[in-house]
Amino acid sequence: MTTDDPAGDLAADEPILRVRDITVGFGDKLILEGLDLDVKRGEILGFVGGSGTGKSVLMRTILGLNPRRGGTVEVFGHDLDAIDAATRTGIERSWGVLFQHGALFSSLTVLQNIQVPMREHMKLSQGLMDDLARIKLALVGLPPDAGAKFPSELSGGMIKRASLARALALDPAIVFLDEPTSGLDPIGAGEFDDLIAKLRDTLGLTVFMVTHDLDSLRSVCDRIAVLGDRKVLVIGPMSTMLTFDHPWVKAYFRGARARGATARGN
Ligand SMILES: Nc1ncnc2c1ncn2[C@@H]1O[C@H](COP(=O)(O)OP(=O)(O)OP(=O)(O)O)[C@@H](O)[C@H]1O
Repeated sequence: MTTDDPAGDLAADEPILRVRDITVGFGDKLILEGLDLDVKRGEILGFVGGSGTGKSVLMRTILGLNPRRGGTVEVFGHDLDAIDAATRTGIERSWGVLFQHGALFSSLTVLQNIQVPMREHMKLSQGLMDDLARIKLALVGLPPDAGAKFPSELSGGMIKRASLARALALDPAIVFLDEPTSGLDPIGAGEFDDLIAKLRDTLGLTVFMVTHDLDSLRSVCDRIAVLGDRKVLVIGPMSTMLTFDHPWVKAYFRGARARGATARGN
């Protein structure tokens, strides 16, 4: 694996992330069972499902933060169970994560937060890290003076952007976003969606996005995967969701809220 482009060894049509037969449980409660999922290079995949179905659990399992009882996770063509520590570190450098509530360190400024992954994975001078962090700040549309602020001094939308800047700190090939627009007003959410689409288009990012936001699913996601009954019920573009015959999928994509989103012009 090259460090410059960890996905470089993959054929263009091979999934950048391949999850097979994943089973995860806590105690006697099974959350995921025999789940398969592919994420294609350069796509924005929206991952939806009812509350508590296991969307965050799957994301954390892919990242190796939850134990699994079975199945395999391949990232950039590498089975995570069959790689040495150096390859694992290379892969971890190539994914960025935005956790559900931002998860910035409250005692660090925004610039210092963005530099946390740089300190962990690279040996750079403080001056260079400052320059790089300022570039990430601009990339996510935050003003330069936001860099010296602490998380408690930021609005919800700014926290999301700062968290995204930190997720982008190491120029990842894929980012995992857990409900990035939750808590934002519709305008802020729309602007964040536009930012994600712009980053995908300009940086060639692959995006795995857990979301409940129908507007996001309609406006930026190339494909949508629906989690239900402990596995992926259906995966495809919005047109597939609109014709899929399953009670939850029908209620979600063709119910009253969906019709409201359509009426708003999305
Ligand atoms: N570490 C854990 N130990 C025990 N149970 C857990 C753990 N992590 C998650 N769970 C349980 O797994 C289930 C799925 O949780 P998860 O957070 O993945 O749901 P979700 O689909 O992301 O929900 P939401 O949309 O509400 O955020 C829940 O019942 C949760 O309580």
